[in-house]
This record gives sequence, C-alpha cells and structure tokens, in this order.
Amino acid sequence: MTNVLTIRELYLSFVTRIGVYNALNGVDLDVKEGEVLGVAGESGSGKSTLALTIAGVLPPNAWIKKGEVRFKDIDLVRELREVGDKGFNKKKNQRAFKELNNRLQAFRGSKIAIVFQDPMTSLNPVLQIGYQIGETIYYHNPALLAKRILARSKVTKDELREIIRLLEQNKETYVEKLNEFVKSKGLEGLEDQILFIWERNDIHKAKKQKLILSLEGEKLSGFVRNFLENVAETNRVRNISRIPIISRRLKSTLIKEGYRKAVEILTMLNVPNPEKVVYMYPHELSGGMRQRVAIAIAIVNNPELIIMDEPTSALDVTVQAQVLELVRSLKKKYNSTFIFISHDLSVLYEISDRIAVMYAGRVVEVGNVEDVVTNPLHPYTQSLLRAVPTIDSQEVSPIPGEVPDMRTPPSGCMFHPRCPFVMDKCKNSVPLMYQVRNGHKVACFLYGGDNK
Ligand SMILES: Nc1ncnc2c1ncn2[C@@H]1O[C@H](COP(=O)(O)OP(=O)(O)OP(=O)(O)O)[C@@H](O)[C@H]1O
Repeated sequence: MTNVLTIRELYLSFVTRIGVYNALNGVDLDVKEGEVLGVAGESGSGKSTLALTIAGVLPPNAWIKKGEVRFKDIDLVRELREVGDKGFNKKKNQRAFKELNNRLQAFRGSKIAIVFQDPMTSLNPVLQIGYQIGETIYYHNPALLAKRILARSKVTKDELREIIRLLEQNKETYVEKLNEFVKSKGLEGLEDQILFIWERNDIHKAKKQKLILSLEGEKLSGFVRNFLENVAETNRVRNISRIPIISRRLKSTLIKEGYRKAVEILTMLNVPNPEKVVYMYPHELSGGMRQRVAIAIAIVNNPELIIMDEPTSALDVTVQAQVLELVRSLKKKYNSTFIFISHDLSVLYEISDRIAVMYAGRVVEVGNVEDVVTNPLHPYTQSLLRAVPTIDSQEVSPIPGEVPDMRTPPSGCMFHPRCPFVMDKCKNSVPLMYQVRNGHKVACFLYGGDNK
C-alpha cells in the first residue's frame, strides 16, 4: 500500500513564558492509503499536537526544530522547519506561518480535514449549519455547486423520465449507468441530486419519481448562466464582479446551492430532519448532532485524509457507536484515509486497521491492530491495555507514575522512570524503532534494536 503521509524525525516544542514544552520528540510514522490509523496515548503524549501539525493549524508559539511531514509529495512544514532549525525567533516564525499558509491555503480543507473533540471550536456560532457547509464547498470546490445548478437548468422532462427508467431497470449497476448518462448529455452535477432522492428509503417510489421530475427547468438569467459556466470551468470564484451587490448575489446563488448539498450530506450522516437542520445554528443542536455537522464539513469536499481528534470522547455510548459506524461507511464508500486519535484503546480496537502508541512525544509502538492489542510489546502499551476496563475485567490497573513534565523530559527512553523492566542503558540511550515482526515495530531495548 502506498503512503499518504510520511512523518520523519519530527521535533516540535511550544515556547511559553514558563518554559519550552517538548511536545514531539522525534516522531516517525507512515499512514497508508485507505487505512484507519488509530493513535493512542495518555493525555499529554502529543497526539493532538501531531494532528494539528498535519492539519496545519498549529498555534503561533509552535517551534518545529527538525523533521518532515509529507503528504504525498507536498512538504507540510517546510517554512517552519527552515526557520526553526536555527532556534526560535517569534517574528521569523510568524512570517514562516504566513508563507506556509499562503502556499497551502488551496490545498488544505480539500485534501486534509480535521474533526475536533469539541465541535464548537470548529463551528461558527452565528452562522446557519447550511451556510457553514455551503461555504466550505464554495471555497474549495465551487465548480461542484455551479454544475449542480446548471444541470438543473439544462435537463428536460424527457431526460429525467429516461433517467427514472434507467434507475428502475438497472438494479445493480444504476450508479454507473446514471454517471454514463449524465456525462453523455453534459449534465454533470445532476447525479448526486438524483441518487440522493433515489436512495431515500423514507418515501414511496411514486414520490421519488415526482421529486426527480421536479429537478427540471431552473430558470437562469444569461448573466448568471455565464458566471456559473465560468465557475464550473475554472473552479474559481475570485473577482466575481467589481460591483459588490452583484458579487454578493452571485455568491449567495452558490451558497444557496450549498444548502441543498448540505441536506444531502446530512441525510447521509443520518441527521434527522436535515431540511430543518440546515437553517439551525450550532447551539440549537445536541452534542452528537454538532459532531455530525463537523464531520459533514470535514468530508464534504471528499478529502483524502481525515484526522479525527477524540471525536467521540464527549459523546454518549450510543452516539459514539454511530460515529464509529459512520467512519467505517465513509472508508468503504470513498476509500478515505483516517487518523483516529483516542486515549480509549477499546474505541481504537473497534475502528483501526493499525495502531500507533505515543508516549512523551514519540511513537513507541506501531503495528496491525490485532498484533498491538493481543501481543503488545512495549511495556507502556502493556500498561495502557491493563488500564482498559472490560466486561469480564479482573482488575483495572492504572499506569504507575505520571506523564513526565515535557519542559524537563527524562533522559534516555522517556518511559524508563515508570517502566517495570528498566535496564541501565534505558536511562542513557534512546531506543530506535525496531521491527520485531512483519509491520510490528517497537522502540524498546527489551527487543534488541539500536539506540541513538
Ligand atoms: N499551545 C501550547 N502551548 C504550550 N504547551 C502546549 C500547547 N499545546 C500543547 N502543549 C503541551 O504539549 C504537550 C502535548 O499536548 P497534546 O495536547 O498534544 O497531548 P495529547 O496527547 O493530545 O493530550 P490530550 O489527550 O490531553 O489532548 C502537553 O504537555 C501540553 O501541555
């Protein structure tokens, strides 16, 4: 499998008035296309910092001293590393952040998306849900919105009848047949709208047919049509018009279409009453619903990599299970790649293909989920697993000792002060990642390996 993301020797600190926190201390990690990589570790182990680095939303006091984060062939931290390797300079760091953001602005949000534990941090409290989803498409994929409107304005009743016949006659292959049809007629943008109606199971077939037929004949002025054709072709909306009132009207035409798309995506995410929800504000929704909206915003542009940072921790168990189910179905449908962060190993066990365990800013063990859970190698992973409550649980034993203060991390292997198997060399040398079995790697001297 090819790697979507490659992280090498990543060192990141946070510079504060009370000291420098060494949050990441040489992270090495690969994320493979189409997998769910679970990231485990106690609070403070650097999981969120890693997520923020990949998603490009680090705070300004973040100092990248060294290392690489590559998404395919794109270097995600180049500017920061180039100023960071000479020491921390606030002004230079700020400039580097700006340069990095300018370089990756178009790419972020469309290729990599992040969902946080508290969706209120990513949702805007004063904008309707439909607007927020619509705006995300507007900024990253306006052509999609333009094509949907244009397709409705072009399609005829006869063509829609033909589509209905085609859907009825091809039980197994209707999606492909529909795609072929819209392409041959120049009606791209219609397929999602048709499938959304056809695949609903809350309405009768006759109603579906009626809804499909009602897609026909949106009236557009020549001016709006020209604009939409231009957006559909270039996938850009910049400099729409110098006259503010006109540019506002054109933007609202696209955003309005975003509301329609939002209804479709919320339906896919099992949000009840999506037609109402798009006109609601975040505070009017429950925590679980807000999380679904945050997920909708993250996935609406079909990103290749979706990072979920404790997305289920604030949710009750039923909603948690629904979110996990959602991740599974998205993975299947779009072959998306996920980094799923959780301190809860039982959640990770359910959802992940592979698990990476972090301790004090390093990945200390990585492998297939079964290998890591049934045969944990690192003493830290073993303690983490003992701390997971199970139904037939004998006793849950908390991990002895405390997460180290990352301003003055321990020497050698950072787990050594808490490790039941500590040896002399653990105190002075840092163990490198060592492959014990196929794909199962560990950074621990118990298994041989090298040191730095
Ligand atoms: N902006 C910041 N300024 C200073 N220190 C920070 C900042 N953000 C994080 N840290 C510190 O970096 C370390 C790693 O934090 P991080 O949030 O990445 O860990 P985590 O494993 O995600 O923990 P949690 O599960 O609690 O979110 C912690 O010691 C934390 O206090």
